[in-house]
Amino acid sequence: MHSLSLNGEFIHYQLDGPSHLPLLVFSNSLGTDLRVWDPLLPELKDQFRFLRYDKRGHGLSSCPPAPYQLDDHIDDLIGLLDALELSQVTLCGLSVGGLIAQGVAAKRPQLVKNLILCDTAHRIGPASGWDTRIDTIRAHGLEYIADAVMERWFAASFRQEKTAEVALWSNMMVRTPVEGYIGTCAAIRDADLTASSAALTQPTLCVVGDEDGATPPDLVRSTAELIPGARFEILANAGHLPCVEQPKALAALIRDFLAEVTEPLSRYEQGMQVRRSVLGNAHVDRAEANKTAFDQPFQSFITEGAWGSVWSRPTLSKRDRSLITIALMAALGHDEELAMHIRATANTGATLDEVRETLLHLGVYAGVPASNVAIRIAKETYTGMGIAIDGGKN
Ligand SMILES: O=C(O)CC1=CCC(=O)O1
Repeated sequence: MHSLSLNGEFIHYQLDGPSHLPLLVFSNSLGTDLRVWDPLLPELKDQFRFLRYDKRGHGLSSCPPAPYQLDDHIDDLIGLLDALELSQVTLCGLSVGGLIAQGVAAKRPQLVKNLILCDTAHRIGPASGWDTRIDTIRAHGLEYIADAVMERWFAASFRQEKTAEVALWSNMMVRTPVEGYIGTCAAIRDADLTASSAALTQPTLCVVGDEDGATPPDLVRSTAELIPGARFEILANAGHLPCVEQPKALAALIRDFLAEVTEPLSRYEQGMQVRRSVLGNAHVDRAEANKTAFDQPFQSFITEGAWGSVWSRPTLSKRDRSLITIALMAALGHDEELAMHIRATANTGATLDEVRETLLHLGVYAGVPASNVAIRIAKETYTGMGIAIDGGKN
């Protein structure tokens, strides 16, 4: 678990995925913590790494007394990005997280390369509604409003079919500290980003669920019309949390949008990305540091040819290519490369049992001596990696 002391509060955050991949930063909605992105992340994990955090008054972050200003939340996220030395990120905000995202993009434009605004607006009113909600929670607690909130969060069919899951999300909401929840209600009530969001320069995608009862499609459309050049999309069969209800469809929109606004990678850049994802940063950094004019053309050739062309192709997964490569290195007696590709299984997902079967298979087609040497090298390599070789099935 990681936290940073920012603006006098501890902010809990989580960074997932290999560092060579482009970064998506997420900011959560009212009454949710960073787990709200759990259903979405597996859909995007091959293309991105992720920074998630709990805003003040939510999740594991500290909870100062209410009320908060939107600027408190904005400054927390700016502090987090600065402390982690991150800039030019793609920032994805959900509901009040989308207000925070717009605020960060306006206040520190260099930090934000692209904006993804889910079920949010430049102003989420009316103020009287937030005052009523604050008074109701002060009088009766969060449980009292839970059913009404679930109706805004989730489409009718989801509520009917996924009763157990809805109960868990409701638990997350009602377990939010009351001070954190109403502190953030006050921040939403007082926020009006009309002027600053009209001046945003980042490519922006605005997404909304067709059954969103908190920030309905027309409201989100008005924000998309305000932000210069913003793209607007409606997701079918989703309420206020499409990352929970429609993670595949939302991931597809995010991928399409980022592909549209991102310069395509050169063959070399693509190769470097895949090479790092398979062999690991430490290995590639070492190879780069040892590179001289003598082997520079060869390094470019393998980066572009092997990694940027063949390993980058679809159809076979990295795990498939990993096992094929291990079989070939073993059959051809390339011991050093065999050990390197066994170490790479930590990144490709090929398991010890699968490598063992591959080397057994090798004995039939390449001969027992090749298999025998390869099994010895595999045992030495796994031991060097700190992996217990006796843990596999018999
Ligand atoms: O709780 C709701 O009604 C939904 C919501 C409004 C702002 C936010 O972040 O969530």
